[in-house]
Amino acid sequence: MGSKIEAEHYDLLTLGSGEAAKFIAWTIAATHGKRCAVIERQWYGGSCPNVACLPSKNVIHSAKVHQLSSHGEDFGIPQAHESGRSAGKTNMRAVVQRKKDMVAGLTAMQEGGFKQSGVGFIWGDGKFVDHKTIEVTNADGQKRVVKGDTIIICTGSRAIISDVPGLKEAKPLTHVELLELEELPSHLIVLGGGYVGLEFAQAMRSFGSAVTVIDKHERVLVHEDEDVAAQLQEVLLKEGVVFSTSTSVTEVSGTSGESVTVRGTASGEAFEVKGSHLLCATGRVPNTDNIGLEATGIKLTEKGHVAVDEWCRTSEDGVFAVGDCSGSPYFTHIGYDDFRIVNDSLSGMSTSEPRRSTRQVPFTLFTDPEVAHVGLREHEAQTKGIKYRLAKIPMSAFLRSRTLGETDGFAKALASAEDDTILGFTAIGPGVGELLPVVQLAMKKKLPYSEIVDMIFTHPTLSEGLMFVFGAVPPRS
Ligand SMILES: Cc1cc2nc3c(=O)[nH]c(=O)nc-3n(C[C@H](O)[C@H](O)[C@H](O)COP(=O)(O)OP(=O)(O)OC[C@H]3O[C@@H](n4cnc5c(N)ncnc54)[C@H](O)[C@@H]3O)c2cc1C
Ligand SMILES: NC(=O)c1ccc[n+]([C@@H]2O[C@H](COP(=O)([O-])OP(=O)(O)OC[C@H]3O[C@@H](n4cnc5c(N)ncnc54)[C@H](O)[C@@H]3O)[C@@H](O)[C@H]2O)c1
Repeated sequence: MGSKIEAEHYDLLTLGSGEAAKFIAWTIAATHGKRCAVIERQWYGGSCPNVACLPSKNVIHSAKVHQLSSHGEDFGIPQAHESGRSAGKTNMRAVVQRKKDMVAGLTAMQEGGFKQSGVGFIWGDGKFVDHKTIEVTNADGQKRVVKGDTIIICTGSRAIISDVPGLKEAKPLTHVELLELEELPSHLIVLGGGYVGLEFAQAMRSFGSAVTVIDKHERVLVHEDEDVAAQLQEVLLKEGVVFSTSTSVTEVSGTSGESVTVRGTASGEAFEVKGSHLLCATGRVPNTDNIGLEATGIKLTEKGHVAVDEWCRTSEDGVFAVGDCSGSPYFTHIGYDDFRIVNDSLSGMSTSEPRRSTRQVPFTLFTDPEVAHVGLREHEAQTKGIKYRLAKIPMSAFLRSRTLGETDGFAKALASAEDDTILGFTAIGPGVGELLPVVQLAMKKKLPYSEIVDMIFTHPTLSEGLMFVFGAVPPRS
């Protein structure tokens, strides 16, 4: 080992304090009385409460409130300004402050979790220098070396900023900087029509920015069924978001925050758009390149994730990897499930049963309307040759959507052609993320879809509509 500093010993160490890591450390300290610590360079409790899920949803809610208030005349409320979207009128400072207040509360909550559990918090940048040995450099450049009998790697991922000429020099925003922006972009160009791109595109449009979304694929949300992506794109188009799909960006000039121009080709034709700000939302890379893995026997996959098995175990005994850096689907709730897997393993409950590859991966895209999904998508069933029965009903059949005046969207369910189990479910509509657990439970327990049809739902809740969509599944032939 290169370092001459004597290593401090822990029973369990985590590199990164994200979702899975903090729950593993808290639980192992509390239930097994072990000496545990997390190493973290930036944020108490990882990115979700600080710069990702929760702050973005806080800002998205502010955008919804802003949008509803700009339509106050629909509710008989006199408007101080012209109706419709009020470019330049949103007080972004207040929006950011509201978000900061929430984050401060969450930080206090995380700090409390560490204090209560007795888990040590080691601030600094961690790097493996030997097997199960990590050197931590703090902000003042001071180093300490720590060793763990068990190590959990949970270093997360970061936004990709590709090598397109001029892109890095343009100092584009990522979600991290966008969430701190106290000025309203006059024209935000969003590179990437995926989760991050669409959630922020709609929010910023609601605040009053002109927004252009650029995607290299022929449509946004390329992994979703075509009807789902088309429905959401239609809503956003109506709200004034401009799309340029099938677009290959070849050059960026200028500086985000001042003036920025993106050039390339769109469906083979020359393309150019000029805006005030540029957001990069073209996917994420795992933070595994600068953590000294070469000093260990820990292997990476081709995509740069830490290679793990069904129980989050790496190629080195006693070292686990969890969350985004391990290639688990990039969602906080999946990070939480990685915690459960490792906790079971550390509690001696590991079996030969697969865990990571067999779990449900539900998700909600927090646009307005939301997109919620679990299980098999229709196009996946078709590609895999899986026979299914389809039920699809408009969101307007969910009577709750009528009371909200938000009837855009639909719900569709895939039932097996062989038996009455549910293969998949997707909905696009107001708050449809809340519909998932009922369907998930039925799927997990392999219940026939008729169990949902036969339930008594309160009226008029959105979940009442589940009765109608599953009631529309055609009978088996
Ligand atoms: C804008 C945005 C919105 C999102 N919204 C949602 C959502 O609504 N729902 C959802 O489920 N998912 C959402 N996600 C995805 C979700 O945020 C991630 O999947 C999740 O946070 C990943 O957790 P993690 O523990 O793997 O990594 P992280 O939470 O990123 O934790 C990794 C931690 O490791 C630290 N670290 C890294 N390297 C080192 C090192 N060398 N030394 C010390 N510390 C280190 C980092 O500082 C970080 O705190 C969103 C993502 C983004 C970008
Ligand atoms: N609500 C949620 O749960 C939520 C919200 C935000 C993020 N996330 C997670 O974070 C992950 C990352 O989100 P993301 O939006 O950064 O990635 P993404 O993979 O969801 O979308 C990236 C988009 O960028 C496009 N793209 C890629 N390279 C491009 C290029 N050079 N030019 C133009 N377009 C390009 C892709 O076609 C794709 O549509 C998601 O996959 C998701 O797991 C979840």
